[in-house]
Amino acid sequence: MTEEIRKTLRDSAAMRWTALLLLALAMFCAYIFVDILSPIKDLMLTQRGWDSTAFGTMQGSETFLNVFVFFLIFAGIILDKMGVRFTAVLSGAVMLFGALIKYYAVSESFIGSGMEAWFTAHLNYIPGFDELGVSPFYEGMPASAKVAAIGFMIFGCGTEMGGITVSRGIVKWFKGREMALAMGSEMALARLGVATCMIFSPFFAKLGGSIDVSRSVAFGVVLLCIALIMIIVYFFMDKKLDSQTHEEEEKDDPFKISDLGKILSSQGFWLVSLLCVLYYSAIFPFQKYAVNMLQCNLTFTAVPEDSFWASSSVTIVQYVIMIIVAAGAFASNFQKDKVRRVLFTVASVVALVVYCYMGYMRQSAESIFAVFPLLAVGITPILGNYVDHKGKAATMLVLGSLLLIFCHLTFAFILPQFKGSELGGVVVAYVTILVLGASFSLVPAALWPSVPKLVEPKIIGSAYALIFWIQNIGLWLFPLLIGKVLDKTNPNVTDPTQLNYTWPLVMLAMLGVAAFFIGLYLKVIDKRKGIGLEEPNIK
Ligand SMILES: NCCCC[C@H](N)C(=O)NCC(=O)O
Repeated sequence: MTEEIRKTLRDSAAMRWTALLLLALAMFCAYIFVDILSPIKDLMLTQRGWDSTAFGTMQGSETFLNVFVFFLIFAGIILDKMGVRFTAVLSGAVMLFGALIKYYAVSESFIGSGMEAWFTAHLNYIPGFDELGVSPFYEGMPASAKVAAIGFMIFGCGTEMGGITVSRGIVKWFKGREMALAMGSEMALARLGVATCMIFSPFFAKLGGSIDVSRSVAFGVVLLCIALIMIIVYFFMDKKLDSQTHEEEEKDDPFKISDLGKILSSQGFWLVSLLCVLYYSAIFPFQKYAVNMLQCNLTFTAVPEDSFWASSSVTIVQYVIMIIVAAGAFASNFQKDKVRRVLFTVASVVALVVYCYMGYMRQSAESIFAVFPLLAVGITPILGNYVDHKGKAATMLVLGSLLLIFCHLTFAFILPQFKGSELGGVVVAYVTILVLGASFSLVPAALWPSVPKLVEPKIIGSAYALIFWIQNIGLWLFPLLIGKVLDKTNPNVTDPTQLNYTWPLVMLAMLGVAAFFIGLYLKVIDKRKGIGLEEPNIK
């Protein structure tokens, strides 16, 4: 009887996993919006006149306020002062607000409006930022790209604040329980969000045979409304939990400026942060161009509009098969029985083959690239489990960086050799994307759980905020640089599907090389200082 009275919401597995599902689904929607324009870069040029520089500047703007106005640091302070549920609702509302502005910028009603005229004439020079060479706008940038960038900056504040808040929320509900698994599952769902975006953004832009890029953004906005509703439901669950535990919100890890000194004096912290910014700069910014890169390097035969493969229902079926791939791979992680585990894996692999075949038949770059996060959904929890029980995190970081170099160099030099060979090109693309997906499982699974080994437990929240901030510098800079390098190296190309991506890809491979050497150095430092990165988390 006494036992029953003491039970709180988080003691019930169903309740704590429901809380996780609400937060994870909200992040799933956020990750969809992050890349909502990425698979339709070509349409942004033909429909809104955004060249690669405008596209890249807009894409990089997501992290601008986080980096240059230090919003991420403020977000950490807000989270510490106001707690998980308030900050979660705030981040959901901020994301939605920013998304609405972005929607208006790319909508038909913006064209010819007074606002378009105003933004065409203004915001070409930002005092201070221009002098430092970090302005989010430039002379000649299309007005729609400027306003979309403003919306995306606001959205970016919400999404990064959401990222920190969700991690803290997971700790609150899962501390002492299945915490690593919960974090891995949340990340897996976020990866599925990226795949969803790759398939549905072009689907909505081209729905019904007419092209309207704002439909893709509207799809993202609707999802963010749903995300906000889920966060509000979470708010009430979280409040109920606090009333049961008679606890105030957990504020055991408040951010203090003095903590920064302790964190910044840790050599291990710097190495991990550098590796993080280098590695993620070669992944997230690449995601924003990958579909266009495939359009430019693969030879597609136009599928007739009235053919079976061009129909909307095939897109939906392909998406359902994608969910089967992801669910099968994810579920296989939890099967204790070996036979069942093998069955789930085989089902997932078969579904993946069917998915890939459909992508090839549809001659669709976006559905080819959508396999990228699928492997991560399946293997991130396995790798997380491996780090928990066997260790080898630093080795995994080195290996992940090596795979990254291999993939970007393959995209740069080997894939273009297959131009003209339809099947050959698609096979090389699928294999390289899947290997890149494996790299994208290795590094996050090893990197994030290594942070607690570098700093004292009480400053871990601040350490994560700082790593995110350093990471955001790269996420701001590299979409912009890729766009600029593309424009510079393709001066007379007007067809958005005929760009040469060699130099941007070499640049990303170089980031991998730098990450690789830092990973090797980290291994040396780990051994010398006994940080324990190669040790299992659970002994
Ligand atoms: N704003 C979209 C990117 C989120 C980046 C975030 N700071 C992060 O690193 N998340 C971890 C991950 O592996 O997705």
